Amino acid sequence: MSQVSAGTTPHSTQFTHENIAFIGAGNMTSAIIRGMVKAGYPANMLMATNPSQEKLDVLANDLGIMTATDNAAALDFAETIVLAVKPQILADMCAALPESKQDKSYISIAAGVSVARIQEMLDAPVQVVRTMPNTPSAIGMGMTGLYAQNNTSTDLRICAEYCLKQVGETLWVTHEDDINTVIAAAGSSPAYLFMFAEAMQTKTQELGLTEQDAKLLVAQALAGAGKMLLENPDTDFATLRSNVTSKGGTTAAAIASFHTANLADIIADAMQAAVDRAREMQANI
Ligand SMILES: NC(=O)C1=CN([C@@H]2O[C@H](COP(=O)(O)OP(=O)(O)OC[C@H]3O[C@@H](n4cnc5c(N)ncnc54)[C@H](O)[C@@H]3O)[C@@H](O)[C@H]2O)C=CC1
Ligand SMILES: O=C(O)[C@@H]1CCC=N1
Repeated sequence: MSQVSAGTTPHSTQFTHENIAFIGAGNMTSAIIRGMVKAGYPANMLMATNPSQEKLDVLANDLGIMTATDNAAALDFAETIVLAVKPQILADMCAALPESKQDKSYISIAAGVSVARIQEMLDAPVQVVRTMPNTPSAIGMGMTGLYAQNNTSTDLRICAEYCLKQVGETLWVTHEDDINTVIAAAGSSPAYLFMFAEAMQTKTQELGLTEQDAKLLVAQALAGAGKMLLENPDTDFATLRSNVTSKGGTTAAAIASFHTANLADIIADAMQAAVDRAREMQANI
């Protein structure tokens, strides 16, 4: 067991590496595990389980983590289990786990599944930290919201926060419903920006540039803008925008077009749709 610093967590400055098993080896598990191993987490202390061998082979070959096609192996391997299957199959997956599931601690990344519902699925008042990460975790640029009930152990909080901090920033929220806001603002939002990028790429190509050049222009501009947002924490986003916008110039023309199309309302509606869907899932899963 190696002792490592957990950085500026609100709960502790120390975390002892422990075995952690991820059930479900899809996009998010891959993103988080890749980030963790890249950040130095011992690969042999991480396990992923999945029904299909293919995804496991990729993770094992690339990273050297432990893998299994049987979820029971996850419970044999670790005291802390990350629930990383699709919300709709979580109940069946939990029901099929052996009895030792009731003695484990859980970190859930599932959207729209409450702590109380997870406890119900596992048929025991298990400890759960509910989290909402995002795919940029794969490159260490993740953003994860975390929520735990008051009676959740400090150890589990530290563990969850430590893992997610290895792959980006973390933010604890006070109320469970705030996790749904995290979904709208950070869990789902990379997709909004990719959609913005797709539309910009398409128009750039229509204007005559090659696909490769269009992708470079758009990706570098978005990455640069994102970095400026992060590196100027005391500057309003609106000020950064206005710094690009010369009076009577080209950006002003583009921004006016966005205003005419009510872009802010379109974005607000989309984020509300994400929150509404999360709440709906929470009521039905
Ligand atoms: N994709 C995203 O950006 C984010 C997803 N999430 C949440 O993460 C969870 C996983 O999402 P993704 O990784 O995108 O999905 P995914 O579909 O890529 O991964 C799920 C994996 O679970 C496996 N699986 C299916 N049945 C299983 C079983 N019985 N036992 C073990 N594994 C099983 C599937 O084969 C698949 O590899 C979901 O609950 C989602 O709400 C959370 C934040 C962001
Ligand atoms: O689309 C979803 O439901 C998940 C949660 C956040 C990102 N992907």
